[in-house]
Amino acid sequence: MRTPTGPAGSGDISAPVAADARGARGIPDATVARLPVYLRALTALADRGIETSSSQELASAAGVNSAKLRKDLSYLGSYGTRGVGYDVEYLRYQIAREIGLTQDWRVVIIGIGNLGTALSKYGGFTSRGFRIVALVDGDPSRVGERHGELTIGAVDDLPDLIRELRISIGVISTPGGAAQEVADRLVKAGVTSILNFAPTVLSVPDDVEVRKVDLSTELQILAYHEQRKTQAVTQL
Ligand SMILES: NC(=O)c1ccc[n+]([C@@H]2O[C@H](COP(=O)([O-])OP(=O)(O)OC[C@H]3O[C@@H](n4cnc5c(N)ncnc54)[C@H](O)[C@@H]3O)[C@@H](O)[C@H]2O)c1
Repeated sequence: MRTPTGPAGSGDISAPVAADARGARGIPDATVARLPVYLRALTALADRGIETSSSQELASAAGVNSAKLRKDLSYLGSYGTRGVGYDVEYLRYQIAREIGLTQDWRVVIIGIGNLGTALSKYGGFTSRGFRIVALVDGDPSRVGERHGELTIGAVDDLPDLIRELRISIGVISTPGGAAQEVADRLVKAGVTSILNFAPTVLSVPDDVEVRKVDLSTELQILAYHEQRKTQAVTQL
């Protein structure tokens, strides 16, 4: 992503929020969770050649209301330009910088089975600032297997791989029973960010960030909403 020099024009659309609510650590978690959604919407606008966007247009592309969008973006110090809207490219840069995507994050995937293989083949991470630089599996018969440009390494190689390749994020896609041991190895090797797909609650030191991905929970939430829709129809 190019690094624009600054926003077009001046003239704030919305009032600034309190200074103490700004900055990386001052942004509410709910806002941080929406930033990737705004980034995706802005990327879609940029791909269509759109250079400026009103808050309504951007909010509708992101699926939120425009007051919430303006409030969220005000945490980044971005207020748009009255009568013009937001500079799409500059806002993309601001959001990417805020969520740390202007630098290349290097990722290792541990457990190259069905899921690990699918993740390793997905090409969409690179354009979002994540580069899968190493694959590791606990099965010795898998070590040395080629996956595109990468070769599966052994679990014992993890500390060297993490140091030499400057890896900062570990993705765990092993069976649940192996996940804690893998997390311990990652932490011992200095990794402080883990994305866990295994159905295991990991125990890690306080300075280690763990995000858990659980598709069944997402499906259960959909099922809940689906059930409510059905109930509403039958009550009519
Ligand atoms: N979160 C989700 O939504 C979601 C969705 C699908 C699967 N999963 C989970 O993802 C994990 C992987 O699923 P899968 O279908 O790819 O399984 P899989 O059996 O195909 O692959 C697991 C891989 O992990 C490797 N492994 C086992 N122990 C290891 C260890 N100690 N160190 C390193 N590698 C080790 C195995 O050799 C194998 O290659 C499972 O825990 C599954 O429950 C989660």
